[in-house]
Amino acid sequence: MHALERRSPTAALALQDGTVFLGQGLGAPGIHVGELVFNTAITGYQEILTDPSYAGQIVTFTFPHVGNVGANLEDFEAATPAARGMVVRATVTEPSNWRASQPLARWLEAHGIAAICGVDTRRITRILREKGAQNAALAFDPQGAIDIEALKARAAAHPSMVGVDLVPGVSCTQRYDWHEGPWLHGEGYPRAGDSGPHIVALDYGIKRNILRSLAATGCRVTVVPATATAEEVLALQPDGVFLSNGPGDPAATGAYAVPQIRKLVDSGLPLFGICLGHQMLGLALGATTEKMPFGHHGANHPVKDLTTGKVEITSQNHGFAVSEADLPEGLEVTHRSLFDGTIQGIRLKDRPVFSVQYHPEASPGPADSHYLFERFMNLVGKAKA
Ligand SMILES: NC(=O)CC[C@H](N)C(=O)O
Repeated sequence: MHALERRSPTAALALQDGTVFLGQGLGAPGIHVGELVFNTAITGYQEILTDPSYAGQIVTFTFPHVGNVGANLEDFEAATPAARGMVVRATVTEPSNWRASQPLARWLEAHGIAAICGVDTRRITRILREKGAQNAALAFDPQGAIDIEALKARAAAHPSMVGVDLVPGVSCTQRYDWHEGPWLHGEGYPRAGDSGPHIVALDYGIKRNILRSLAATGCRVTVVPATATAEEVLALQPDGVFLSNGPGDPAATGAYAVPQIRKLVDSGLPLFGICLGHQMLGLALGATTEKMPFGHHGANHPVKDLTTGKVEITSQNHGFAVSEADLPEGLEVTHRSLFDGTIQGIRLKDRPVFSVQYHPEASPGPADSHYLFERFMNLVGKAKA
């Protein structure tokens, strides 16, 4: 068979603006609707698909060859993948990697995710960049029976991400302790987090590599549900509190979490937030958040630490941001994106409280920003002394 021979499509992707892409489907048959985003990372698709912050979203990878290393039993950022779909350029091949436990197609199917391949991902990315966030409906039918008009209608009718709280679907429901450090070649995930200061992490959809990075700095980590009150957190006698990443609109989640975060700030304990945790900390301090045109999703975004003048290459995944308008007195902007100047980090001038919009735990991404976990532990150490 000639490599360029056209096969009849088994999948379609309809955008809210009416654009339709036809390709080959894999994974779970059916119709999957969500907000379409593009991610520029070259590696780490399994970590991306299992990052709970992608709940309610379909991810287009701008890197053309995705899926070639299959799926493995280790690269999970949460037990269940949260993303609804995946869009890739090249046909997904059989896996070629010593860690692979199954082909990506079977892994996607087992987790109820659909993918479409063989589509022009550069064109999709240009549409998202020019028109901003788009909802999309992805249909996969192995027989190719897809009603395109109905699919377009599904995409057009899907509600915007603004005002949507997706945290209850991904947060843990019970408290647990974390005892795993970052992955080591030949060892996997070593045991960690048995001693040291006690950190309580609020789980709004926490990535495992954040917990591993915290444990690796030499602290004990207890994870509590997103609905935990400040009183419940303080009863665990933490030396520091961590606010996690997570999906959806921070202003919607803020309805229950922000007042609790405000009380935790007032307790005087060291506080560190990442991504959604950063946005909600901003809200708790009196700032506002807003939807970005198409957000930041990738593993190569330059950010400047204004406190040291250093530039770090960061991992990013967000569609909302702390707004420039109405920044309260006492809040200092510590980091900015060198792509668009948006706020990437804040701190309180008079308290051990800070947060970043990006992902120092990477997974996937560069390790430039790991120093932030040390910065947090230094604050915890000082507060204890
Ligand atoms: N990674 C995250 O925590 C994302 C935060 C938020 N859901 C956003 O899209 O901006």
